[in-house]
Amino acid sequence: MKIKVCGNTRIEQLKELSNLPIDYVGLIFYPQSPRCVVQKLDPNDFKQLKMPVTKVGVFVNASEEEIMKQVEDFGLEMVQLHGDETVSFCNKISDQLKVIKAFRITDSDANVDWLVQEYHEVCDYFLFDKGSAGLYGGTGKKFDWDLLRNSTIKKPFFLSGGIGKNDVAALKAFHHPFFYGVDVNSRFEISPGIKDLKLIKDFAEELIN
Ligand SMILES: O=C(O)c1ccccc1N[C@@H]1O[C@H](COP(=O)(O)O)[C@@H](O)[C@H]1O
Repeated sequence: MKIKVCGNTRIEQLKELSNLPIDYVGLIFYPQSPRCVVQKLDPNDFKQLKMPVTKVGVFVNASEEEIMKQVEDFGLEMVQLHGDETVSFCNKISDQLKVIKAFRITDSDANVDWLVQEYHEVCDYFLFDKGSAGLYGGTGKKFDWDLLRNSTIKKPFFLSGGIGKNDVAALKAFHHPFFYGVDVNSRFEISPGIKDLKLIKDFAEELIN
């Protein structure tokens, strides 16, 4: 199972994350997020950081120009589109680099297949997060994973939304042919953007062993 650690803002912490058994690190470029990395992290420091993990930028309804500028400045290898991006917008971005399309699931989303069906051809991964009024992500809350169990999704996907240290057993018990990884964020923080590295290490080791 792949592990993505999102919402990083400190170069020292990113260096330390390189030594943990994780696969992706995420930086958030959404100005309204308390984890927004702009002006907190020097783009060059991050770009020059050699890491054995994939560097992901998280955007919410940003323009193509804005995304590609940050991709260049920060040396991002992949983007996570976490807003209301259309199929054609995802297609345009995925012509240039790998895309994770995030879907925010609410209790009324009984048919997840319907929600994602048009996006299968225009991204590389799906990510499922909890939908919450007025917030695009980082809610610290879970959605009902049962909504995915019988879905016919055919794209590798990340589970996300409120995943914390006590969820290892539930994650190991969750099965779907395209379940690819987990994305963790606010449940592993000391404060927004400042990660608890010991908590992440213990979680990652328990999850992969
Ligand atoms: O973390 C944020 O502030 C954020 C803001 C806007 C879009 C996405 C954001 N984070 C993403 O939210 C999910 C779940 O986070 P949590 O575990 O519930 O805190 C995760 O995919 C982050 O990439």
